[in-house]
Amino acid sequence: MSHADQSVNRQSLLAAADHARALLDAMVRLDEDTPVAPELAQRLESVLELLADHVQPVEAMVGGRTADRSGPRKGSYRDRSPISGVLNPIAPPVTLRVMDDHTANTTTTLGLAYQGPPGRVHGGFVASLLDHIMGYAAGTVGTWIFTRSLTVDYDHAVPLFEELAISARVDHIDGRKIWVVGEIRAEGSVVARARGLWLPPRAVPKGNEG
Ligand SMILES: CCCCCCCCCC(=O)SCCNC(=O)CCNC(=O)[C@H](O)C(C)(C)COP(=O)(O)OP(=O)(O)OC[C@H]1O[C@@H](n2cnc3c(N)ncnc32)[C@H](O)[C@@H]1OP(=O)(O)O
Repeated sequence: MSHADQSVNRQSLLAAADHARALLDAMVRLDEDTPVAPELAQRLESVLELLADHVQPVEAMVGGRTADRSGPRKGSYRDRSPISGVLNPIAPPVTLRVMDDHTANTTTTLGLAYQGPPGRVHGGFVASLLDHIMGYAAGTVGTWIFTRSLTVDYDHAVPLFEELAISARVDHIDGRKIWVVGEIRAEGSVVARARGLWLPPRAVPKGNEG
């Protein structure tokens, strides 16, 4: 495929991911008596039939950069992230900024697909957002790092439909241990805070030695 065709294809994939996000939003807002339910199920089944011969094998998507797989994985690992992957429809629209000063930040606005208590973001998703942005801040210190511990304080409701500013910074490093703090602000006020520990594995995960 030429560069120009690749670029057009990527734009189509990004548009498809956005449509899938809009679909998730519509699904959680559907009235259970909706008359379009049978047609909706049929149309989605045909979309899945269209994709069946084109999805990459699971083995190509797990493991690391050089993991055994039948062919090269096409596309970036980061694009598939459930929190910030532009091609993963369960990821909200998020643009990550990772800075040289061991900080990371982003803004996002969440809709009903992320609702916990009425009008508020689900607490598990609040933790996921913090884990992810804090993980990127920790990642500025070492390439491979895992969350070892994460403590979240839910100070106030994290609102749906309002812009959330999520930020994280490396607080201190103690040997292998990378301690990170993070927070979420809505309308300038802190609504959730977190502190956590990130660690590199003792050995580089299989498939990522190169
Ligand atoms: C650039 C890429 C950015 C990517 C961002 C995406 C972020 C995504 C984040 C994730 O989703 S990570 C997935 C969820 N996490 C995991 O799956 C990790 C599972 N745990 C492990 O694999 C291992 O525990 C781990 C590799 C993290 C560490 O194993 P180790 O055997 O090297 O360490 P150990 O568990 O014994 O703990 C190391 C030290 O931390 C200490 N420690 C652990 N928990 C602690 C705690 N809560 N408070 C204080 N210290 C703590 C522990 O006592 C010990 O201290 P010492 O070394 O001084 O003895």
